Amino acid sequence: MVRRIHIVEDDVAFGKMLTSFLERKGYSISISLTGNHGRKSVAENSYDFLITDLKLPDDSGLELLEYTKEVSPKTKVILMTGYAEVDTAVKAIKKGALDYISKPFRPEELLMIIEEASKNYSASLEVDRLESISHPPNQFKPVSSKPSFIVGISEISKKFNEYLKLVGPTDMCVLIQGESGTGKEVAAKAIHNFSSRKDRSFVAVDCGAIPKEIAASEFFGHIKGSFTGAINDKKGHFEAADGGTLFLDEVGNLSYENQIQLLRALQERKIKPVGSNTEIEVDVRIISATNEDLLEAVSTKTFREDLYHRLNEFTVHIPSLRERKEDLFLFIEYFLNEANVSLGKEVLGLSKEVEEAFKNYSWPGNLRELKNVIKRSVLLTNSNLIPLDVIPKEVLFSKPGPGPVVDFSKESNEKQLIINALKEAGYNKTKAAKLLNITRKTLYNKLELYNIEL
Ligand SMILES: Nc1ncnc2c1ncn2[C@@H]1O[C@H](COP(=O)(O)OP(=O)(O)OP(=O)(O)O)[C@@H](O)[C@H]1O
Repeated sequence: MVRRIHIVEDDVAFGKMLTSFLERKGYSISISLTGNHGRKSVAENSYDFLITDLKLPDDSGLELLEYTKEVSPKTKVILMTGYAEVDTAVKAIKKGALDYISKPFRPEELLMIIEEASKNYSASLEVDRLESISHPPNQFKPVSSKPSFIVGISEISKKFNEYLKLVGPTDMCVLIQGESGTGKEVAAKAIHNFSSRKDRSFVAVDCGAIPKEIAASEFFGHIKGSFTGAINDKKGHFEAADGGTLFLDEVGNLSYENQIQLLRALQERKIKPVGSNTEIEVDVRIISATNEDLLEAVSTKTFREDLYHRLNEFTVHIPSLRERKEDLFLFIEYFLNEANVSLGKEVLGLSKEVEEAFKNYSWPGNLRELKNVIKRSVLLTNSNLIPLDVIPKEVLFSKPGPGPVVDFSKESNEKQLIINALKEAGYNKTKAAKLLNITRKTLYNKLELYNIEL
C-alpha cells in the first residue's frame, strides 16, 4: 500500500526537494505552504504522515500537531525544527509527535524515521488483525519489538533497578515518573517481567492519544451497534490485559470524565462494555506513567486526587540521562550495536570529538534522543568511527548540561518504598521488613532516619 504523506513547509524550494525525493522512494506526497491550508488538508484526508515545519507563517507546528491529533489521530506527525528549537520539539514529542528532525537535514534521515515508523505501523496492524481489530495502531504499542532492559552501572540506576525488582512481584499499582524518553515504558515492562503475571499480556496504552469521546470504548470495549461505527463487538484494553498488566502511559492526559470511569473500574475490578448491561470481572495490574507533576495537577483539580492515590501505591522516579551520565557509554554501546544490526552496518564507535560532544550535551530527550541520534549517525557514517559532521547541530553546540541533580534522591524513593511496604503489611513491621527484604533492625534504623512515625 502506498503511504500518503502531507508536507507543510513555507520554503517552496525545500518542500519541492523533499517531495521529489520521497516520491522517488514510492510515497504519495502532497504539500501545503501554510498552516491554514495544512489544517484543511489534514481534516479532509487521512494521511499516514504529516511532516510540518515548527514555524509556519500563519500557525505553529505545535498547534497543527494538536489539531491533527484531534481530527486524524492515526496520522503520525514529524516536526522539522531549527536547531535552537529543540526544547519545543521535545514538548512536541510529549504532545504525541512521532519524532522531530533538526534542519538542515539530509532527506535520507527523514526517510529513515518514516520507514522505521511504517515498520512499526505494519507490525501493529498485524497485531490488530490478530486481536480482531481491537486496538487502533497509534494507541496500542506491540511490545514484542521492545529491546531488552539495560540496568546501567551508576548508583542511581542500580537503586532504581532494585525498586523495580522489589515492587515487581507485588500486585501494587505503580506510578512511574520521569522525563520524556527516559524509559518509562521499558521500566513498566521490566516490572511486569518481575511479576507472576509475566506470561500473561502486557498491554500498553498511550492515554494522550485517545480522544476522550472514544476512551470508554477503548478501555472497556463495546458491543456491536452501541453507537454509529460500532460495527463489531470489541474488547477493550482491560479485557485484553486480563490476568496481566495494563500500562497507562501519559495518564495525566486523561479527561476528568475518563478519570472517573477508570477509578470506578479499579475500585470495582469490573467493567461494563459500552452498550452492554453485563459486567465483566477483570484481574488487571495497573502501572501508569507520567512526565508531568501529577500532584500539581491534583492541586489544580485537573487530576482526581482519589485516582492519584489509587494509581500511586508505589512511585518510581526514573532518572534522566543527565542524572546518570556514568551510564552514557553503556547506552551508546547498546544503541550503536542495535543500529548496526538494523541498518546492516559495522560502525565500531564514536570519534574522540563526538565522544566529547556527547558527554557535554544535556540530552533533553533522554534515551530516546540518544538512540535516534546514534541511529541517524550510524546511517550516515561510512568509516569505522562516527565523525563530527554527521552529528546534529544541537548536540555539537550545546552548553554543558547541569550536573547530576541531587533531587532524585535515593532517600526520597527509599522513604516512599518503606511507607508503601508498611501500608501493604498493615503496619506490621516484621511483615514490612520481609517485604523490603531487610532485617527488622534495619527497618527500625530507617524509620528513625526518615522520621517516619507510626
Ligand atoms: N533500560 C533500557 N534499556 C534499553 N533501552 C532502553 C532502556 N530504557 C529506554 N530504552 C529505549 O529508549 C527509548 C525510550 O524509552 P521509552 O519509550 O520506554 O521511554 P518513555 O519514558 O516511555 O517515553 P515517553 O515519555 O515519550 O512515553 C526506547 O526506544 C527504549 O527502547
